[in-house]
Amino acid sequence: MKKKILIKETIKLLGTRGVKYLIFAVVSSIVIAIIELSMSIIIQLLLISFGLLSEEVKFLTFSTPKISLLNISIILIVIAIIRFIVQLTTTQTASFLKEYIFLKLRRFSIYRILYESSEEVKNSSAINFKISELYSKSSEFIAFFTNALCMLVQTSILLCILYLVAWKEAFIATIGVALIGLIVFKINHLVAKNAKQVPTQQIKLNEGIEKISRNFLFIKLMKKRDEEYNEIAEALKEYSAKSTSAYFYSNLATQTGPFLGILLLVCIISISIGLFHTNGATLISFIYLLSRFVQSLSIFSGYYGNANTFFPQYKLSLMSINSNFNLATKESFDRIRLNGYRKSFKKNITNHSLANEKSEFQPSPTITFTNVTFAYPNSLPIFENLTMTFEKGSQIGLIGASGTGKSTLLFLLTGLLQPNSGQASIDNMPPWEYVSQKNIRIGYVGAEPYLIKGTIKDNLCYGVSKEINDLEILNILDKVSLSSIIKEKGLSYVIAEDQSGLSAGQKQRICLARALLNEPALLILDEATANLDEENEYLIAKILAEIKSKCTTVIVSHRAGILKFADKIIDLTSLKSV
Ligand SMILES: Nc1ncnc2c1ncn2[C@@H]1O[C@H](COP(=O)(O)OP(=O)(O)OP(=O)(O)O)[C@@H](O)[C@H]1O
Repeated sequence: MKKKILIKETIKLLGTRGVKYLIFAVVSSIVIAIIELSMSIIIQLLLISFGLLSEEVKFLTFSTPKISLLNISIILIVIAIIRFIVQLTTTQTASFLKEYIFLKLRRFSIYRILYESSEEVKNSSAINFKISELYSKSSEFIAFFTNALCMLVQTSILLCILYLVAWKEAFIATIGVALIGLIVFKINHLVAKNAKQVPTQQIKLNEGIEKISRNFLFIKLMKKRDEEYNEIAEALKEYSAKSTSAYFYSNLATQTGPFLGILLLVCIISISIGLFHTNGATLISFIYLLSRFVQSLSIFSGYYGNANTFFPQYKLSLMSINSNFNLATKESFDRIRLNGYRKSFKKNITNHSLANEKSEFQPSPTITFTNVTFAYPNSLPIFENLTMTFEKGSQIGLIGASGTGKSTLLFLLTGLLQPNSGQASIDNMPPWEYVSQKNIRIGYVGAEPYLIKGTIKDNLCYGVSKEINDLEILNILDKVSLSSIIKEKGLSYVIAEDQSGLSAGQKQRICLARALLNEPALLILDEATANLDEENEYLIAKILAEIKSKCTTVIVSHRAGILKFADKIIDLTSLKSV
């Protein structure tokens, strides 16, 4: 990523509010540098009031006046209060920016899953990787970056002040600091080299964990546990080793600064006394400022090293940001203060523009594919110049051998995938636009029953955007042969989080009942009757036949029963209607 793009994307990530806070922190650090200057003057005032300096002392071009110890104490207290406020502001702003960016990035992640139609965002391992690794470390980067920037500004101003106080000594200090900086920079290069490896290992780890948790039984039965364990353990070891190395070099860089700084201080004092014969009072102020300068420099190099450690994750995060970022992280949603949240999150959700609205009857749509060609990246095309129409109110069956593209066709039909060429449309709209319409009711039942934690009634009403009463619910449950279970358990039976207590077929029928209750204009069934016996499957086929004219139905199935009343069956193996 080029520097210019990096800066542009960083500003986009921070937003107006973030940039304002960053400027706020930088201004605070300028104040801290000025406070250091006043402290060096105070030291001279103290020396005069203790009688340790009898000669008339000049600081910069001003004569240093004699001030009573009481007045000096008052000035010191005032300076301490200002310093306390400004220092707290700087560090808290960095912490705030860290949390603010973490909030924005995580919100963006969730937004992408729910509102974007790309296949990439449906990969749970990739999403977990982003939230737990990329975004958390990116926000750490922001905190270290803010602190480093503040320290850099503070250090630069201190250097300018050093030149004002004693330019010859300051010049030697500059050369020394440049040499120290070069050494620290080299060490930081090693930080970056090691840190770059960390996200790669984390990806391996996430993928490995997802694989074993999904296929636990298979792995156990195949006696592959040792192999899988070793593979993940290796990724873990590499992750820790690279992280530890990055931290080591970062700490080394932090400690190298002050160590070499003290050596530099000794050199400057010797040269100043032996060669420049600088006035004692000026030298004391200079030494105080130089020690503050070296301390700031070492803190800066520490922050810089840590920022370097997290930079690879930050860069990857920036690359994941797209044009929807501002929409997903709207400023109005993010009113958090330096010390906490201002608005409740719940309110934001209900304000969201894509919330469901109650709506009345909608006409069933016509679906068209015009010269659609689609291939997954680096693969042969699955469809080439596919042209077909699913008439409104018709019932279409999609069959075909495994891997012939049934799911892919459904993804194209719902806008989850885009054709490489040609056009898919629903009622002359791009599919994603059609399915995103607030007032269009769509039914979808997949092979895996989607149930929420709640009662059977909650589940039946989930996503249903028309008014329904208990009578309608009982009627539809009767149609899908679920009356007996409702008699036994009741509509308020709570489905557990692990969905235990219901058979696979019962769960699938609840999902079918939910889809039918919504009176959809478009109904998509993807292997939705896989767990039903023939008798129940026939019952569902009959219900689907009844709603034909009101609803365009697309059914993907390996089973003939559910397709009994279909108007057209498309065999993707040969892509010919049968
Ligand atoms: N994300 C992907 N990247 C690359 N190739 C893919 C991807 N998803 C599917 N494929 C390939 O595209 C082809 C069609 O897959 P698809 O899942 O659409 O088939 P299907 O007919 O639904 O299969 P099944 O009946 O087994 O579910 C297959 O050869 C598959 O290997």
